[in-house]
Amino acid sequence: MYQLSHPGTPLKGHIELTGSKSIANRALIIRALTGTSFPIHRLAAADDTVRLERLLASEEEVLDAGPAGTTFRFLTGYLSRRPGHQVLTGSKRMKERPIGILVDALRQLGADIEYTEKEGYPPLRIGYSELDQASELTIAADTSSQYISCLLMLAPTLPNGLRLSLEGNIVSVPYIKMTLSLMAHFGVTSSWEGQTIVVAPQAYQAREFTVEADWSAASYYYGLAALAGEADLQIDGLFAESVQGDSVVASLYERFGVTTTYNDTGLRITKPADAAVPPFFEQDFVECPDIAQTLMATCAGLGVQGLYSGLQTLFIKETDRVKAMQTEMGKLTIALYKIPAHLSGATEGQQFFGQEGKADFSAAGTPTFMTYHDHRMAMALAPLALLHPIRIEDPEVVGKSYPDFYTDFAKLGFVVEEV
Ligand SMILES: O=C(O)C1=C[C@@H](OP(=O)(O)O)[C@@H](O)[C@H](O)C1
Ligand SMILES: C=C(OP(=O)(O)O)C(=O)O
Repeated sequence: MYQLSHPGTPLKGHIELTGSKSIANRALIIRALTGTSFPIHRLAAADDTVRLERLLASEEEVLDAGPAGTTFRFLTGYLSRRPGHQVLTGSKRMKERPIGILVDALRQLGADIEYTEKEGYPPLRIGYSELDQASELTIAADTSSQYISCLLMLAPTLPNGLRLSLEGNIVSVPYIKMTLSLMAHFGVTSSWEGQTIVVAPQAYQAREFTVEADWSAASYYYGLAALAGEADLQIDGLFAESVQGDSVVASLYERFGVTTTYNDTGLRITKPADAAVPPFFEQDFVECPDIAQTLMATCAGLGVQGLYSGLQTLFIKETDRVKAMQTEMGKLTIALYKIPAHLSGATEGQQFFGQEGKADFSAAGTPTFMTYHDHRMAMALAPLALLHPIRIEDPEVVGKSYPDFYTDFAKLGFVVEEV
């Protein structure tokens, strides 16, 4: 367990931010599909990326994707076209994260995939197939965009390309755009009209590639700035024209008086001492699910009332993130609750959550936060250490996306102790 505290000095510092695992994992899959080896610069240090790189090169009979969602989902498609049979498995939680929508779609293309334990869930036994049984598919788009990204990356290599119709409310749209944008970097064109994406058969071009720094990871520095009396942070590696939907975090934090200025090496996050705290924060997270916990923790620290929607994918991520935040923020007397549809006016498929309270550290002593095998539980709650010492159980969980997280926090004056 780690204890995090801060001496209360002004929040200033300089961080060289870690790379995006989402971008890195797409670049690795596309490189594997080209069958060549071009350089990928600043490949993310994230465990999920290291794991994907290792598994892509492995001929072992059983491949273990651990807790890595993109790694598992992207490999499900990739292995369907790789000669031989392999079993793709994952962590205990991965075996609870649904995969049926993707498996059904791949089977319609002709894939040889069997469930080795529970129908609809990992592990999978995957054999080689031409994937030439269909060139048009309809897929439910309301559960995870990763299924769609997996199919799109394969699409140009299929004998007849792919016409993919997305059904229902599309979640995590920026991640689908990220996939198409990386495919375009490697010379593959596509069109997206209404709910249909079309990719003709074509060859990926091997091209050098550099991975952007991770905007989801940047959210924790925005969270810090919002909680600080005054902040001035330089975060290197980020730029405004990003393929990452989580870059929206810069504009979300403007509502908390946090300003972003882009410069030659990245950006500067500042907050003046007299910034006003908003009374209320309303946000739909359907396009940026990974930063929802960060904003919840910020609102908790500042005592800002929250009204959230678009949290429907959080229930099937590394943990049930809404439940986990309810429990952990509850230790500071924060209430996070579902608002009944007749009170919120939610339409079909919509669900609103309310948040109330200001983090109260008087009852809990030094609160200990559980992380539930979810890197984002540790990282989203960590900024609260600016207000009061906190403890984080199973702190190494951050390795999934940001192994240097605590080293970087220490650069900003945080004291990180093993207790
Ligand atoms: O494609 C990606 O890189 C990701 C898509 C999102 O998942 P869902 O589409 O399942 O919401 C996101 O939460 C995840 O961290 C990374
Ligand atoms: C949900 C996440 O990852 P994945 O789905 O790839 O496991 C995440 O990093 O927040």
